[in-house]
Amino acid sequence: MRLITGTTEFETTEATAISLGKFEGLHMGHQLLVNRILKKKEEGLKALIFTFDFGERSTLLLPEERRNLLEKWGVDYLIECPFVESIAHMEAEDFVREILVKRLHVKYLAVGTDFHFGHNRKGSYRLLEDMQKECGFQVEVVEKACYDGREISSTRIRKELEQGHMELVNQLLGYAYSVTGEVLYGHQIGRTLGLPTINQQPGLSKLLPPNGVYATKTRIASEIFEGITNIGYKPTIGGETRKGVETFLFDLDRNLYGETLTVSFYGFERPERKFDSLEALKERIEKDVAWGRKYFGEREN
Ligand SMILES: Cc1cc2nc3c(=O)[nH]c(=O)nc-3n(C[C@H](O)[C@H](O)[C@H](O)COP(=O)(O)O)c2cc1C
Ligand SMILES: Nc1ncnc2c1ncn2[C@@H]1O[C@H](COP(=O)(O)OP(=O)(O)O)[C@@H](O)[C@H]1O
Repeated sequence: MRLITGTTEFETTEATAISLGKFEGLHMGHQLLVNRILKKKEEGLKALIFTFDFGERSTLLLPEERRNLLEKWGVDYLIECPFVESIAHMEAEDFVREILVKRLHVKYLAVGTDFHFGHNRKGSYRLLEDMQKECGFQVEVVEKACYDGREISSTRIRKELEQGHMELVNQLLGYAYSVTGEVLYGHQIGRTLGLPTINQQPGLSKLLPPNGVYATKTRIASEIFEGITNIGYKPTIGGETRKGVETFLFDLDRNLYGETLTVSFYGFERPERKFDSLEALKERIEKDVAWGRKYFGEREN
């Protein structure tokens, strides 16, 4: 995938199938759009995602994660266009002619029903429909994807994430909510409790579910390991100023320091608490382990 970021000077040499939008979370609804443009690769078009970079400070996906997913799905170009005045103030029609047609050679556009663009957000799918013949592209308007009778949106997903409803979050996303980070050194108390734990700190703008214990799967190279993860500040030990993600893998004994691993969240068990002693904490974590094994055992996934 070709990534074009941090510049408004972009163009393609090939004809393209484009989808535009914020794509916050790349959820099931977004995936309908992405799939439309990927389908057009069969007709020789390059699949291009055009998104504005607003420098968001709390996101479901970090820029790096979004890039990785789009690349994995087969997108050819990702444009992360800085939201600067020269672009933000373009009239919608000019944006279509100057950018989509002249610079990106658009032949096919997939947009959602609520997509708006251009100065004062005046452009909508209707304008694109009106211009398609003259400009030589085809527009497809894609209805919002629904789950349980309600539209899927990043706002809905954020609300569910805030409540730790990971099963639902994962259904709405169409993939498991994950955190990626290097394995850091902790206090090295874990191993003395017989529970070595991977310590990670995701990027500061990554949204996390509530502090507490979750059933998780961790990818190490091409293998997946089940485990349980605590999100929080380890109040029993104290002294942590930054929220951490800490995982015990059920069936592994391996030095993982320095590796970059991805932990995916499934079920929520309990909130993080302060225990009176390390012994009490250890007893509780042993129960957490039993809960985690049962969680995956019952689901066979
Ligand atoms: C499944 C799990 C649950 C945890 N729950 C809590 C908790 O409720 N309260 C707390 O203070 N620490 C909790 N911890 C963090 C422990 O304090 C920490 O793993 C242990 O002290 C080892 O820390 P270290 O990796 O820095 O050596 C939990 C850790 C795990 C893996
Ligand atoms: N089953 C396991 N789950 C998690 N980490 C493991 C496991 N087996 C070995 N390790 C290793 O042990 C380290 C954690 O040991 P721990 O005593 O908790 O130290 P730290 O406080 O530095 O995290 C991990 O970073 C990893 O390299």
